[in-house]
Amino acid sequence: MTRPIVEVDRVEKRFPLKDSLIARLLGNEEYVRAVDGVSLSIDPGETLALVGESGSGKSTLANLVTGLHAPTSGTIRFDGEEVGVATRRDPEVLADIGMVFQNPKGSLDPRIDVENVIAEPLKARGWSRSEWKPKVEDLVDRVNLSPSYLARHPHELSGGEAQRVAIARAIALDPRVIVLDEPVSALDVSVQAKILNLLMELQADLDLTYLFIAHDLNVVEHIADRVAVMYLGNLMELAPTEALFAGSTHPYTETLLSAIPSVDPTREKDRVVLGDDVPSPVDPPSGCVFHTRCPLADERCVGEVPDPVTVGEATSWCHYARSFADDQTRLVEAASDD
Ligand SMILES: Nc1ncnc2c1ncn2[C@@H]1O[C@H](COP(=O)(O)OP(=O)(O)OP(=O)(O)O)[C@@H](O)[C@H]1O
Repeated sequence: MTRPIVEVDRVEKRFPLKDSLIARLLGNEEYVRAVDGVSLSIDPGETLALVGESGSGKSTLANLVTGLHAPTSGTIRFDGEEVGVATRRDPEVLADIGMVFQNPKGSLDPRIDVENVIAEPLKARGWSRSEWKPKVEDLVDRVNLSPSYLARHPHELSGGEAQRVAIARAIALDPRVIVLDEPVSALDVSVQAKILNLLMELQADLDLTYLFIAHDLNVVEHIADRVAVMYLGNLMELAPTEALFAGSTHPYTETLLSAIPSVDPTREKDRVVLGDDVPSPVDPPSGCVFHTRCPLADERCVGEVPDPVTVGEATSWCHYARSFADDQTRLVEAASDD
């Protein structure tokens, strides 16, 4: 069995709401529970997608994996080694994980040309000009940009071109894992497909592992091997992409799937619309955190935190995952009764 390259074990991340000394002394300091006890692992060469609404904790979880945040509790292991405070600053560990962000232009320094943007991480590691120059030329070629782009500045690039540059920079130090935080959300649909294809090509050529964050499921269908669905800092469902699209095991996943516009009439789903009343992560609901919006919730969901349930290849944090997987029509009926 292959050992996972990333292991997230019962990780919590809480941010203090206000830095009030009095609240702290009185012991009633309030916290945002951004990530609330998540466990998952990523295998080498795999693409794991993290999806969920805004504020569900996706970026915080990604920042925990890259070491930008330290967990409040729980552990993160990279290639079997716990990513602790010391290793988090270790240049070797940092070089193993690359990052690509949503807004490509915003993530590139506007004052420097593409050649120097891509060379930045290499220079920071002490590469001389004669060492980094050929490497940068190879990187621009790898992301399918011609050498003429090297002299351009970020404002002279389209969104897709800027994202190619950001990807070239992210792979400069030959990382093993890349965290892609909404890498195509800011791009036109036709450009999105090209960037996704490029990412898949690079993954195959360079043996990369991806943690791919997206707020909707549409984008991840073709790139992800597995999908982790998050809601209010908790995992709702974790399943192979194909299995998830063939039939989800959690009412929350189903609402996300039903929101995808489909060009395939056999995939047409009745849209399940939830109210906007997402509870506060400062005081999340008891039991299943999704119960306040779930059209199928009952007393058990209010009172008991669901244990993970295995349904086929999926793991689901829903008391009724098995019966839900068998019959999702009840959700549509219950939602339209509301
Ligand atoms: N540094 C911080 N300090 C305080 N609260 C934070 C901090 N970072 C994130 N949060 C809160 O943690 C929760 C999870 O945020 P996070 O950005 O991880 O969600 P997300 O799913 O990535 O959302 P989005 O899709 O909008 O980026 C939110 O309630 C957010 O306001």
